[in-house]
Amino acid sequence: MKIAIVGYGKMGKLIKKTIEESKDMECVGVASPEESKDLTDLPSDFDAIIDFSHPDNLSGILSYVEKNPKAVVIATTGFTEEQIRSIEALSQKVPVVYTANFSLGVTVFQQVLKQITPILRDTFDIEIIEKHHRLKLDAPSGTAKMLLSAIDENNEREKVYGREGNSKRKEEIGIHSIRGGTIVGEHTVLFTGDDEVFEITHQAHSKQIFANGAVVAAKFAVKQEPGLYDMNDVLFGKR
Ligand SMILES: NC(=O)C1=CN([C@@H]2O[C@H](COP(=O)(O)OP(=O)(O)OC[C@H]3O[C@@H](n4cnc5c(N)ncnc54)[C@H](OP(=O)(O)O)[C@@H]3O)[C@@H](O)[C@H]2O)C=CC1
Ligand SMILES: O=C(O)C1=N[C@H](C(=O)O)C[C@H](O)C1
Repeated sequence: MKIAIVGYGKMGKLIKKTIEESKDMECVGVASPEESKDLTDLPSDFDAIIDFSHPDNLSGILSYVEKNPKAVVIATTGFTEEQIRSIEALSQKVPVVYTANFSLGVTVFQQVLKQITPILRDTFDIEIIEKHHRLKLDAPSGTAKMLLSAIDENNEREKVYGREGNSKRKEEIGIHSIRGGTIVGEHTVLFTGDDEVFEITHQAHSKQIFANGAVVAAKFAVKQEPGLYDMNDVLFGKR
């Protein structure tokens, strides 16, 4: 299987290495702003695009795929609502796997939240805490937003980003972002009741888990009909 990579930062480089070390994959090239290369500069005989870059690169991916249909794996975070709608529109033409976190742990974390939140939400307060390395551009993390969607599927709760001088109200979910050093990625959902606390934490100890997941997602995507898929579809089958 042949892959074109978009973005040649920390993750783009790791994806390239992971593909080069695999027996059944090949990288046809990297579209990256630092080398002034876009997808049109690469050989066109590839099967899937893997994007770990920046939201500003989305328009280039969309216009390329419009003319050259390919499976697309989108890992980039920090998109606007409008950009997310354009990813949904793209998925009507080609298979798209889009997730803010390719790890098995976070994929299962979402399922657990969907099961336990209905039991706890009326009596426990809920807060999300995410920690990442100092170089991360977006906050809150894409994963924190994804966990929030699993907790508040119908978008009923008010969201408080950070907290300044107001007490916690029952109908709020607080989201807190911490940046420092080389933390790969840590996400905690804290359920606090009267006299008891229940929390779940996922820690990424290496970026390799994301690269491995994205490669598995690309192998899945090339076999699918057009549609929008996430990591639950990739690992556990389309619901
Ligand atoms: N879904 C998942 O599992 C994961 C997702 N991510 C996400 O992937 C993305 C990349 O992460 P990472 O590799 O660590 O980030 P890096 O900052 O190391 O790399 C980002 C890449 O995007 C390019 N870029 C930055 N700003 C712009 C811009 N304004 N326009 C076009 N291109 C730009 C950079 O080019 P230049 O060097 O020239 O700035 C670089 O090639 C992030 O959104 C991150 O949140 C990360 C890990 C896991
Ligand atoms: O930028 C990162 O590094 C990461 N970004 C993703 C996110 O925004 O959730 C996934 C992971 O936590 C690492």
